[in-house]
Amino acid sequence: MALKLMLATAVLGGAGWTYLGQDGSSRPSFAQAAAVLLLAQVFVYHGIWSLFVYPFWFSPLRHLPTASGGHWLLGHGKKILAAKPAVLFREWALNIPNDGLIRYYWLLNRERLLITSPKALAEVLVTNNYAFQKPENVRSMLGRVLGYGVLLAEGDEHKRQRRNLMPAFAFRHIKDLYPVFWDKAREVVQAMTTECGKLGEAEFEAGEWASRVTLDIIGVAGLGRDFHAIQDDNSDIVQTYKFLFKPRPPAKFLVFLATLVPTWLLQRLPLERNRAIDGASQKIKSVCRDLIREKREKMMAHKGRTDVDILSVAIESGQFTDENLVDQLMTFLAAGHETTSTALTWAIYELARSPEMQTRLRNEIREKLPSTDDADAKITSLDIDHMPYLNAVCNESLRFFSPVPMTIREAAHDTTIQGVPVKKGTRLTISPYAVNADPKLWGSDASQFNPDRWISAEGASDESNKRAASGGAESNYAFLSFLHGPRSCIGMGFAKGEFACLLAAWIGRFEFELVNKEEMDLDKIDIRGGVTAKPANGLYVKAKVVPGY
Ligand code: HEM
Repeated sequence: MALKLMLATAVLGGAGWTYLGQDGSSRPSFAQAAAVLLLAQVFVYHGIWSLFVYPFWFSPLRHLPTASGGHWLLGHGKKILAAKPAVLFREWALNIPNDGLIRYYWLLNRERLLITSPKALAEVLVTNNYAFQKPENVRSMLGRVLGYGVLLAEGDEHKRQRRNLMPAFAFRHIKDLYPVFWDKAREVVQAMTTECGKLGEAEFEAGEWASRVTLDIIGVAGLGRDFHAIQDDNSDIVQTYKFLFKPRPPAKFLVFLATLVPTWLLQRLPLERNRAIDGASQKIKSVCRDLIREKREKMMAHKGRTDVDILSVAIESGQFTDENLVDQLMTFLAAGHETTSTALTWAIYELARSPEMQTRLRNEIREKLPSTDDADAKITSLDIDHMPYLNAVCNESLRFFSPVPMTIREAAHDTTIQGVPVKKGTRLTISPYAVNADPKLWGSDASQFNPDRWISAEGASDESNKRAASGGAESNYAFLSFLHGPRSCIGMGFAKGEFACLLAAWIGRFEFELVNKEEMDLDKIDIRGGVTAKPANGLYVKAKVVPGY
């Protein structure tokens, strides 16, 4: 019926347009006029249907609990972009009664699902994992900076890449990296101490030092190259990542455009931002190519692998072409340094707010670990394992601040979640920031920073030890900072060891307080991010050397 009406309008309109149109060469033929009118109608009707009719009256998801207060055209997208990352997801998960799925509207009223319950998360992340993929436009946006490595591969290709990279992340290998983590932790502490000068105190932007040391660590432990970022803040690679990871408010117009225009076109628009990102990406690629060439030469000279870094393991597997290795290296460089540096920044923030926790942690560190002045001291993974409060503070920081606050997936084909039909192309939001603070999973103090939830009392039963190991949460899916399943963070063990060593070295040496006391109130901090969420204007702390260690 609708089609007949459209055809009739096109025919009549086309005839009228041709008849009434001006004489001469500019007058359209009847067929051209009818075609233009038909297309215009399709465009308008499709717009009306998908914006105002389908999501509200026909969508199979319309019976799900739905967030209220959406804009008539921009859905909840406008609010989401204006708010701190993932804050609305946490609010909705807390306040909208649901069985694991909450519906909301993205820009142009595109429906999205927020996944909230362990059961729904288990389906999306584990049992039906490959049915939910990273959307194509997200892949192309991230791919420029992160490379098309294991993080962005899908399906069988992802399985293959992950299988071949896994040996580099096996615990027996990660534990050998603790001395590297500790050496770099010592180096950064020495450099910060030097900045403190004779007075023994200085003001730092904590995130900057965190970023420099984690870049160096992924360089040495991941790729076998020391970037010397701690010593040289001006080096090309430091500056490149500084630009790429600078937290910025989302470019709202571009985000809106991305809902209408294919990403390949968006990325070719002559915008300053596009040029800068392409330039940065070329620089990183060229560093990665050099690294691969050097490493291959070294391995050929020694007739085999001499180092334990990730790159050596990947080359040894023989499963990656050089161009694919470039992508993997880009992935590890970015995914492996920005995330841990964000975790360290937030831990320092929280400890600066809580002097008692900071002192308690310092006491444990000074009792159990050698001073960072001791150049010969080595530490092992066991030394770190035997520090309950250090591990508790690290786990609680990762839970509470979740460096990656949200991620997104798209149904690759028609499927279901908890029996609810989900059509191909439907987008899902998974928010560690929301799930990690859900009182249904964590109890009534979910929204408080409490490291003790990760510690069991001395002589406690096996059952209570087990509970403390998961922070008191009963479900595996309560702690989502590294996700779960085949797409979980491959670098989790690496990150946890690195984070613990860095935090121990920093707190062992310095006492931190916030420069701006107003920031004691977390709500006063503007938080922004792309993949990770961190203080938009940096975290300025006063660091004082604590003598006697
Ligand atoms: C505190 C630090 C870290 C956090 C919170 C973190 C978090 C995450 C999360 C949430 C994902 C899943 C992203 C998604 O699928 O949407 C992920 C994936 C990944 N992470 Fe991490 N990460 C951290 C450190 C690291 C480190 C140190 C490395 C490398 C040495 C690393 C390498 C990766 C890779 C390669 C993936 C992709 C895995 C796959 O898709 O199979 N991450 N990470």
